[in-house]
Amino acid sequence: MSESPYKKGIGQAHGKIILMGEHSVVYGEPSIAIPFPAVTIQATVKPAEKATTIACDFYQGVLEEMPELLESVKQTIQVCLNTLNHSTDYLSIQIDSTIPAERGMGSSAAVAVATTRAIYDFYQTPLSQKDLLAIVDVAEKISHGNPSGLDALMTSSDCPYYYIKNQAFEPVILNLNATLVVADTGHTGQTREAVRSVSDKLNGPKKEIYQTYIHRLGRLAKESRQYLSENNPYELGKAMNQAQIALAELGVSSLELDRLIVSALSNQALGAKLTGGGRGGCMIALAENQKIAKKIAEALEKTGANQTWIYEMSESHC
Ligand SMILES: C[C@@](O)(CCO)CC(=O)[O-]
Repeated sequence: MSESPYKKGIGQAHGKIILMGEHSVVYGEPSIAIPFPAVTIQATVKPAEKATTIACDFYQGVLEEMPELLESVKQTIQVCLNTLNHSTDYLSIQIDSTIPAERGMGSSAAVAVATTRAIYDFYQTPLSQKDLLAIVDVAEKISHGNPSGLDALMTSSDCPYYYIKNQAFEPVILNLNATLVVADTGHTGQTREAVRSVSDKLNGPKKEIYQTYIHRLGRLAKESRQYLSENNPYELGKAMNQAQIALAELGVSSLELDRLIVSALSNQALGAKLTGGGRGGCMIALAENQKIAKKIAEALEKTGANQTWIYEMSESHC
C-alpha cells in the first residue's frame, strides 16, 4: 500500500453558553449565546492502515463498531470523506475534550465542528463557515432531532451572537459590567428528549398556553440584547428569572437545576436560569461583580454543583 501524502490534521472548537432563548430558538424566536472558551475540544487526524479508528473519552475502536450514541460522529466523518472524495481512505481520529458531555455546553456540536475542521485540515482543503455549519447540521439532526443551528454556530465562532434560525446572525455588543457564574449539576441533560417533549406540548391540547411561553422567551431574548448593550445587569437578571419560569413551565428544568438556581438567588445573584437543553446539565447566574460571583460559585458547589466557572462578560466580544 502506498504511503498517504497527508500526514496530520488538527481541528478545534469550544463550548457555548446560551444566555437567552434555548428551546424557543427552535421555533424561530431570537436567542443570545456566547462562546465559552473555558472548555475546549481538539480533534487530531492521521492516516490509518486498515480501518478508520476513533479514540475519545468514551470509545476507542473502529468506526464501524461505534455505539449508536456516537452515530453523529460517524456521520460527520462519513459526510466529510464523501464530500472530499476520499470515502475509501482510512483515518485515525483522536478527540480530546474538556467540554462536559451532555451538559448543555454544545459538546455534540463541538465534536462535529472539531472533527470536520481536522479532516479538512488533514486534506489541506479550505473549509468555509457555511460548509462547516451544513456538515455539523447533519450530525446535530442525529443528536438533537430538530436543531436550531445555534450550537453549531456558537461552538465554531468567537463572537457572542444574536441568532434567529435560518436568518443572518448578528454579533452582540456585550457592554455589560457583570460576571457570569456557570455551574454543572453533574447530571446529564437530555437535549433530544427535551426538544421532543417541548414539541409534543406545542402540538398537544394545551398548545396555546405553551406557545405563549415560547413567545415570552423570544421577547425576553430581544429585550436582553438591549440590556447587554446598555450595561443593565439588573434588568438582565430579571429577564433571566422570567426565562427560567417559562422554561420550567415548558418542562425542561429539573430538581438539580432548580436547587442550584435557588442557591444562586439566595446568594445575591441578579438572575439565574438553566442554559442549553435542560433536564440536567448546566445553569448560569449573573453577579454584580467578581467577589459576589465567587461567593455564588462557592454556594453552588456546597449545594452540589459538580464544577463551576466564573466568566467576565466584558471579555466576550468580537
Ligand atoms: C434546546 C436548544 O435550543 C439548545 C441546545 O443547546 C436546541 C437547539 O437550539 O437546537
